[in-house]
Amino acid sequence: MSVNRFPPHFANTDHRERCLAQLRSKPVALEKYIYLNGLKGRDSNLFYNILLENMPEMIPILYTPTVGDACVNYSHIWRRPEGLYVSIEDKGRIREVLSTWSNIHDSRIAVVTDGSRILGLGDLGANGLPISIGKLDLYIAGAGIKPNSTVPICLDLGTNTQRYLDDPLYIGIRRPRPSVQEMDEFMDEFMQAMKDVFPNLLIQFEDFSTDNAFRYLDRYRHQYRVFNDDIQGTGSVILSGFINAAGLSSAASGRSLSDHKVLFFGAGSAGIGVAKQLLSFFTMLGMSPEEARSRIYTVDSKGLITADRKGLQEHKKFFARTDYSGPQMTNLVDIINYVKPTALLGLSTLKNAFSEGVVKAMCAHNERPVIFPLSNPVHLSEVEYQDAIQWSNGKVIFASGSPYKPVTHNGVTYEPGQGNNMYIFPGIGLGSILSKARHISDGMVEKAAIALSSSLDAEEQAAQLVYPRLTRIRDISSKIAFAVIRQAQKEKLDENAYLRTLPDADLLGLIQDKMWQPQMLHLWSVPRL
Ligand SMILES: O=C([O-])CC(=O)C(=O)O
Ligand SMILES: [Mg+2]
Repeated sequence: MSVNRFPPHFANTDHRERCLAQLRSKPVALEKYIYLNGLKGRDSNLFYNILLENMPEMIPILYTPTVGDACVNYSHIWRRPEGLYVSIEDKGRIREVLSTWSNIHDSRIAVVTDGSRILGLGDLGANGLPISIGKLDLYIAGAGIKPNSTVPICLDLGTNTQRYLDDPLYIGIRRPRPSVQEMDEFMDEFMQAMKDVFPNLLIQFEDFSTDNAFRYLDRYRHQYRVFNDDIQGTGSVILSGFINAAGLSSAASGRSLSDHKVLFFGAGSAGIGVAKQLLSFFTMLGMSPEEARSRIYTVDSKGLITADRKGLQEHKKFFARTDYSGPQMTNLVDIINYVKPTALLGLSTLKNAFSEGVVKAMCAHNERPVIFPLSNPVHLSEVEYQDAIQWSNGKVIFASGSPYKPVTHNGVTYEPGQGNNMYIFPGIGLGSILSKARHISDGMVEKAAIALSSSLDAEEQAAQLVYPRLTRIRDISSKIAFAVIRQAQKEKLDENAYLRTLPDADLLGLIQDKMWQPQMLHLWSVPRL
């Protein structure tokens, strides 16, 4: 008799409920992550089925914030190989290493990190793989990409984090990160090898340190099918939320949309990427590029970024102010009182940087201030939702990078937005894959943002949300993919000529039909042994 015989009446129970009960019994978020990861290994159909049915509960475990804990501790919770590692020692034979992947023929999308800036958690080295896995789970759940067409990749290039180098269980190579030249040589070989081995693949760069994020996006975006989630994905999702937030704020104040001014607190890859994307909010209103740029102010750890500052990093120069030349302004409340922004966006990873004084200063200048603390994971958020609601007396228009729960204040319940690139990258990826776009253009990213901002249904608009509800992510992703495909066609970047022949309704139908659905075989027809 087989020891694998199912209990005879097992099929009369709903195994999904059993899994959820086990999940909910774990008191610690990281244990929930480990449980779900094990479930995925045992039965991926079941795992994705449960994920699709319970997104608001499961996404914060598989993705930010808990995926951050998983990364920090990955060397200690590691159980089985679940992605592709390419090491700096593989230089010269990267093609061979990539060729070991089992599903080369089916592969359509890779998320590639070098672990050097995971969320706001810094250099986690080879522990960064779970971020690639988490992003790909969202592709699968949110855009119906087939699980076996996803390739999570972590580049193991060393780490400058001493506690990992000293950790006997650390799974990465024990060396400091390479010089710029060594890394460039590695990346050039890696990108070419990716194209040779996976000719149909879209690459999403994830959580590279700021300078490298910009450098490699510029270096490869016109040569390969690649985009950077932290620069373009975050930029696009915030543009989208800002379009809706600015509308709500202007409706309350009676001020015109063209009166908006945005203050960015944090000027890393995400901060500057978002700021550049927000330019199109203003140019869409008919402003010149120069006028649009004048609506944006940036602040880093040294204060308001001005053009006369010595040794300013290259990526900070674009928004450096030329119209302020007084003493260096460092205090955020002083900066707010000087700029009088309508919106304050945080991408600083400085917990609680938006103090009561900051929120109140924003309220002094605005009927309904837009405040987006976007740093991830949640423990690095610039302000907690509860505090923002209380200090603004419910007036704030809020979106954070990681999830918050609704808050009740003076008998009214307020719902936060989650301005996370998870709303956008699945749709950009799906649209790019289906259209076989050669490159991901700025136009495609912008159209994705507009599609997201206009995807709110009547109930979501009535609730004054800035983003749609996550439970509708597949519907939203299909609309984003549609907009991305049409823009790729307009720019003649698409290689799938068939899609050009389809009327809009048929194209939308095709996108929805292509979405993968988990099968439920194990649940409904348990083998009687
Ligand atoms: O992963 C997330 O939640 C958003 C993101 O890309 C980051 O913070 O780097
Ligand atoms: Mg990221």
